[in-house]
Parts: sequence; C-alpha cells; structure tokens
Amino acid sequence: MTPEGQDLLLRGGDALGIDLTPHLPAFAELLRLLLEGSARTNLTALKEEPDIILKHFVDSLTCLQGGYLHGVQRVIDLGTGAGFPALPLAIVQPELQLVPVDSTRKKIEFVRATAAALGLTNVNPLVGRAEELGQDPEHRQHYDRVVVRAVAALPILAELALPLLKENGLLVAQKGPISSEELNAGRRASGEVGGKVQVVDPFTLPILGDARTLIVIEKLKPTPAKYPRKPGVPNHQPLFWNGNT
Ligand SMILES: C[S@@+](CC[C@H](N)C(=O)[O-])C[C@H]1O[C@@H](n2cnc3c(N)ncnc32)[C@H](O)[C@@H]1O
Repeated sequence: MTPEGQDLLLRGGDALGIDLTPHLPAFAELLRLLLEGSARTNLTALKEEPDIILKHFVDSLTCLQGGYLHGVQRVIDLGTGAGFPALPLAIVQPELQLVPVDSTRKKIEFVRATAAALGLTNVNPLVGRAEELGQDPEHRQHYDRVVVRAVAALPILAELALPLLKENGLLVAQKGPISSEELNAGRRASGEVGGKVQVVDPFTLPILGDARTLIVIEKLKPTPAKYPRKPGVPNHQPLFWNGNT
C-alpha cells in the first residue's frame, strides 16, 4: 500500500472513531491479495487503490457505527463477494466469529485463502445460498447478527436474513440511499418474517461523501417456517415490493 493509501485508510478510520494504525499491515496485505486475485478472476469492480481503500475497506467498517456488533459472537455476512464487509470486520474485531457466505464458489475460495494468508482464524467461509441456509437447522436461528452489504432490496434482505437470526438478533444492512417505497416494503416484509425495522441511519462515506444508509432490523419472534422461500423466489417475487433491486 502506498503512503497515500495508508493516509486515506487512517483518515477514513479516524472519521469512524477507529484507530487503524495497528491494522495497517493486514489491510496492506488484503489490498495486495485483492489486486492479485482481481487480475486472475473477476472478484470486484474496483481496481484502483484509493477506491478499494475507501469503497471496500472503510465502507465495510461503517457497519460498526452505532455499536450493533459489539459484544456479540456469531455473525454471518450474506453475499460477501470478495469478503466485504467480513474481512475488514475480522481484522478490526477479532472477537467476532464471522461466516462469510456467497453462492459463487470462486469468491468464497478467494475469501478462504485470503483469511488464511492473513491469519484470520475467526473467519469460516461457506459456499451457499441464503435461501438454503435459512432452512438448514444448522444455520436457522443460529446467528447473533447478519451483516449484508450491497446485495438486494430491503424486503428481500429481510426474508433472507431474519430466518438465520436468533430472537433479538439484528440484521445490519449497509445500503446506499433508500427510497421510501423500498423502505415501506422492507418494513412490511420485516413484520411478515418476525422482525421490525428499528434504525434507519443516513450518513455519508468518510472523505468521499457518498450517501449511505445503515438499516437495522431486529428479530422479535420466530420466522414462519415457509420463509425463506425456495432459491430465487425472494428475488423474483419480493415480499410487498415490485421495484428494481
Ligand atoms: C454486489 S455483490 C456484493 C458483495 C459484497 N457484499 C460487497 O459489498 O462487496 C453481491 C453478492 O451477493 C451474492 N448473492 C446474491 N444473492 C445471494 C444469495 N441468495 N445467497 C448467497 N449469495 C448471494 C452474489 O453472488 C454476489 O457475490
């Protein structure tokens, strides 16, 4: 990582109240592996150092705002892609037990190899679909938190994530700006699957100023057995929602 990149990362961390100085070597290695992996296979659209630092590393850490991940253990990252937000979280919060999940095997292979190279023993990646894990007794009602960044519209996320949570567990969703239509559908869908939207927090990404929204949905009661529906159905027939994802 260049000195300019280090400076960006530290400034981004400062804006979130996190001193990333002790983690500079891990993030530098993550950057190197991501650039190397992206040259071999299509892992992420971002290829430039400043973009990766701000839009992947710092952006991933914005889900620590509000303290929703403090004092918890089992955290599943649905649709982790190349490992975001799971890998930055695992670096900064080693006490979290993280399960990054993606339906694309090559992405999970990258996450597994990268976690091993970084010595992150708190990361257990899994190839799978959220719809299947949500009906698997090993995973259903098993997690304290679900984190999810840039995967689907809110009503879809509610159906995919809530079955995986223990009661009083939280879905922490990192999104861009959200329309009132999507939010209303997300509220109704959350109620349908046993949860409630508790927090809608608009903020801007440090340094770049891009609009972001952190949404927290609490699971209040068990999710009806019919949810999540079969793979693909939540996306094609989202609960209470006809908009674009
Ligand atoms: C736009 S990428 C976002 C990746 C990562 N969260 C990030 O912020 O960089 C969405 C990822 O979600 C995965 N995905 C979408 N639907 C999924 C599902 N139902 N189960 C598991 N993975 C899913 C895709 O394979 C893709 O890698």
